[in-house]
Amino acid sequence: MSRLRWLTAGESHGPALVATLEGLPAGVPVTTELVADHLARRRLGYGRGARMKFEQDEVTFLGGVRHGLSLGSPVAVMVGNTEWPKWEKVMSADPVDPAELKETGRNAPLTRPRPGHADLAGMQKYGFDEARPILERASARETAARVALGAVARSFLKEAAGIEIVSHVVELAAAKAPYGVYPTPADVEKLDADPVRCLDADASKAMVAEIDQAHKDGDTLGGVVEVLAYGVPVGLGSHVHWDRRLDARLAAALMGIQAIKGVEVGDGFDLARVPGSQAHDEIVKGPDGITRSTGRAGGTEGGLTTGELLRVRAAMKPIATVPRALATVDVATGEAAAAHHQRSDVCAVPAAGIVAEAMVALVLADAVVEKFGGDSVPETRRNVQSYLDNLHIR
Ligand SMILES: Cc1cc2nc3c(=O)[nH]c(=O)nc-3n(C[C@H](O)[C@H](O)[C@H](O)COP(=O)(O)O)c2cc1C
Ligand SMILES: C=C(O[C@@H]1CC(C(=O)O)=C[C@@H](OP(=O)(O)O)[C@H]1O)C(=O)O
Repeated sequence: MSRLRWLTAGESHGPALVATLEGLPAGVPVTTELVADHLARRRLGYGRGARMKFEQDEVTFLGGVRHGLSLGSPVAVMVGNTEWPKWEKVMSADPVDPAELKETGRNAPLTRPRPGHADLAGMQKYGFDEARPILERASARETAARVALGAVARSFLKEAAGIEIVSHVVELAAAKAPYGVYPTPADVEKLDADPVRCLDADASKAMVAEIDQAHKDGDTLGGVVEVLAYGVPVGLGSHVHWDRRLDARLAAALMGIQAIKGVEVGDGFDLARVPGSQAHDEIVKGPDGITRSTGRAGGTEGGLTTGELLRVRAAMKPIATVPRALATVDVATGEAAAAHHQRSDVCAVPAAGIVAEAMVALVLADAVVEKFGGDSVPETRRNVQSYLDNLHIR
């Protein structure tokens, strides 16, 4: 079963997020700069709120890495919130004098829960009278910790198995990129330079226009991201049990991202609308051995990777903090009210794509360690190579 374990902790306006990754082989190239680069990619994207501009992610490794290489011990990384001094009282771990709290101007209890966020159900479940203790952890600020670990996981994947991960935005509200165009690792620089991380220039313009309009309307938007993994060997995951199926593991990991409400593997829901003769990837003899004529399945069959391009999509709902505030009930008075609102993202679909890359990287790294083992990168690499060299059907 799974061999990599990982956890995150920390609140949106707390001092820092922390993340640990256990089970990573030794010898994975990891630096503060590598993690910071991926965190910077997550902050980008047209439609993000002001917080992304004035806050920085401060990366510190606390364990598991020495002189640029993983040690085989648990990796612990901290992502500091540079805004912490402003929130020190509001988010203090220790009790705070109410007078001092009042001075911050951030002491008003948030009693008007936002539809679409975790506010109301969280308050009901955890016994709080206001939303702050819930929204702090529900916030997608936490995804910075996942992206930090994802940066480590993808370095392992590349070194040990030659796997590379790319994502792009394929839909944003009504704007759509042409179907079936798959960016490769060579396109990443271009994608990262695009305001919405879309490869198609016309679609990108239409997406930006959608965001501008939503901004003017006091509204928010969602969209769809696609993640592609190149170089994935045949045989990760397994058909033998539901929780070993790689498609299930990918779906859970993607659905676990804040605001993701739908996941597709390959052509996903479209496959339900066509007959079998048009739904599957026929097996053909190519110049380099057995291959497929199409990539509809997205690189998995029976919960196992097929060795073809791995392709998954995730649908993000519009941001819950709608400036034109939605109807709610003030839980302090029981009266109808407008949901609380503070500056927030209009659209975070490009950022969600970077988070989705991280989640796919963590699932694949787990599956690689599970299948190939190895306590060091050279050992895992040898195991991968030997397995591929000895495949009896090719
Ligand atoms: C990168 C990213 C940024 C987000 N930014 C915001 C935001 O600024 N405001 C907001 O209300 N929700 C934002 N969300 C979504 C909420 O975190 C999410 O809707 C909330 O935690 C409730 O969870 P659920 O939508 O999965 O049910 C963001 C999500 C992601 C992935
Ligand atoms: C801080 C990040 O995203 C935040 C995610 C988020 C939410 O509700 O999910 C709400 C916003 O924060 P605030 O509540 O301070 O307005 C976003 O800025 C981040 O991605 O680093």
